[in-house]
Amino acid sequence: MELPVVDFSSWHDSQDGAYRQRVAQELVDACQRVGFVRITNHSLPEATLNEAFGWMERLFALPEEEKMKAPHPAGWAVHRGYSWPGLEKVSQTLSTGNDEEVRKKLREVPDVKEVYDIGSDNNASQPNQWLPDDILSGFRDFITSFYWDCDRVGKEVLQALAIGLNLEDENYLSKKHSGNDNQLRLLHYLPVPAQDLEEERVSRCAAHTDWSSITMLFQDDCGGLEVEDISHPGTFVPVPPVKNSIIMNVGDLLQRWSNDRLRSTNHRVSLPGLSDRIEGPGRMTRERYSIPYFMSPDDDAVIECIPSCMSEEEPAKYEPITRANYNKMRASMMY
Ligand SMILES: O=C(O)CCC(=O)C(=O)O
Ligand SMILES: [Fe+2]
Repeated sequence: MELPVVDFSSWHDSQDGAYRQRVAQELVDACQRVGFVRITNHSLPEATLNEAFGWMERLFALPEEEKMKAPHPAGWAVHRGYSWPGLEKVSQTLSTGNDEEVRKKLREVPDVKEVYDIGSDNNASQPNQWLPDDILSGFRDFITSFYWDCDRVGKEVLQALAIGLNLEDENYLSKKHSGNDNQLRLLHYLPVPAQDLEEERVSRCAAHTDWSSITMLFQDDCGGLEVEDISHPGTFVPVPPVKNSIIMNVGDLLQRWSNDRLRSTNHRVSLPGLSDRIEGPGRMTRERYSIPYFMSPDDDAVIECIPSCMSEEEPAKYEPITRANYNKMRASMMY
């Protein structure tokens, strides 16, 4: 499986309808075949991305007690703030009724990463957990503007998807996203003995699909992301990092929205891609930083089959559902 590449250069300022249609078609083809695509020449400046990685390195380098001044609230309802290593466990498990036992079992193989989650300050149900500003002065301002930069790029991608899906309104998807329900994650995977990962005593991020409409991922040069080849289930293919490109993937909600035409593909993070990323006699993996940005429709947005994705032969498979109810169904096993 080759990861498809879509070149977005001049997407946002081109007046050439045929050109836009071609890019949009390539994007939709990739989302149907693979569910993952590398977007190059997008409109997020290199300097902005470098700055984002710089801030996250400074954030995670803070002493534990400082980071704990913005802790992730207990429980699963609020998804903001700092999560220390082992707190979060990504999984595909849905609630069974015996949640405590399932939770304990899932944590026998801890995820060795720390996370800082950020959303929109306009989202009252998901209050941001900011550090006191004197701890990392400037962080909040930069990250807030980065959040909205990412939202802008994400909406360009949603527009391209709408055009590629032959929707009359190119804002059909993006207008259900005010931007206030997106989520920005700063992820720091700690160094760990490669052998512990190989023998599955610990994990970095276990195989999962994302929930939202689309995810855009920025990664450092360490590697480790692997994507399932949907034509060979069970086979995971490394997606090596390419500086400044965005890895975009379809989430479960967009798969449902598109009547399963666009695919939400399993992915995971394990060993770094190259052996030079494993160091010393203890074979420690290098640390890794990544930034996923999840685009999510608004709470009350009703997700019902995209008109161009159904026909008489292919009727809508799913009932309409609000985004809030969809998330409720998915969230209860995370914390
Ligand atoms: O760190 C990565 O490269 C991927 C993380 C991821 O898949 C997620 O947070 O959903
Ligand atoms: Fe993911």
